Amino acid sequence: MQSPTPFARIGTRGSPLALAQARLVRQLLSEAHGVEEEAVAIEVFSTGGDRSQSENTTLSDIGGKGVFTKEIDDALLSGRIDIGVHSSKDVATGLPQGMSLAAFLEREDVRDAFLSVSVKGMDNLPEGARFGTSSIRRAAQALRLRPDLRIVPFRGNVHTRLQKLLDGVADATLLALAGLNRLGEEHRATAILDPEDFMPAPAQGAIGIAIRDHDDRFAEIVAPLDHAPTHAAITAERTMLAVLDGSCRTPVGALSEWAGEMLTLKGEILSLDGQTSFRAEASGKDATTLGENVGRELLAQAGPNWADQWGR
Ligand SMILES: NCc1[nH]cc(CCC(=O)O)c1CC(=O)O
Repeated sequence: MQSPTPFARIGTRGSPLALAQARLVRQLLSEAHGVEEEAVAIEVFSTGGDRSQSENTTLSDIGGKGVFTKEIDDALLSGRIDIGVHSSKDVATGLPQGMSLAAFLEREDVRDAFLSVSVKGMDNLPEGARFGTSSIRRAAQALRLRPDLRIVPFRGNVHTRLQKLLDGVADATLLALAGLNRLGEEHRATAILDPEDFMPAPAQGAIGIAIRDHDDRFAEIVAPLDHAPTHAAITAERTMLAVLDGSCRTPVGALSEWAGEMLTLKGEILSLDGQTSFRAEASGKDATTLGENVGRELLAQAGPNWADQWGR
């Protein structure tokens, strides 16, 4: 039987985490608009980032920008779907022409979790332990504290990485606590890291909703899902990243939080080996201005050629 025209068509990647996030958006849309969940279609797309899971490729090798979103962006722009649902930290700062991030769900826990089958935390890792991560930010932050660690590539979706850990591919790894929470796997974490040492990736823990520019109908449909404090914090962090021209070959951390009426933003850039890092912090009421200020301050501290010197 031909199903009736859906109320909305969501596009997502097919990983268990991406599907959990898309289902959450479907549930919230259904509640906000009094429509059946079945009336919200979920279309699954395989992205370049899903296809290239080979161990020795880093995300920067496969092109970085939009590698987890391109196929969904294309489907949105061509009208095949109405809404793209993403982990905001996977969304490049330079969005394709004609679409924008219209809403952000309330942010999950922003912190990184430490996972190991042999030890409790970073400090307990033996000399020269194998630290599994393909994130240059996590590698740099780990090496800052423990220059003796050996970084081993660690890609794949959350369950793949959990299995690799059980298989002994590495002695420890880091994962976003947000993803573990959404998958009901938070009990796998042996420690939760202090964001001062492990400043999260810009926009970590926030689900972002993309729609076509000038699509008034879907702008209205997604509006009730937007969490204004999260929206402002993510805007500050992504603006900072854009000022840094945040290539994913440069380790960057950011964390924006509300302190009463004021938005604060901390930012950090690191060398690949974690031995050099710069930090800036400011607060303000306008998220974009705040992001620009902290980004510029970091650039000023690091000097004009920082990205080249640091192996970009
Ligand atoms: N690039 C993978 C990715 N993208 C978003 C998350 C976690 C969920 C989130 O930050 O919202 C993860 C996995 C991880 O870093 O552990």
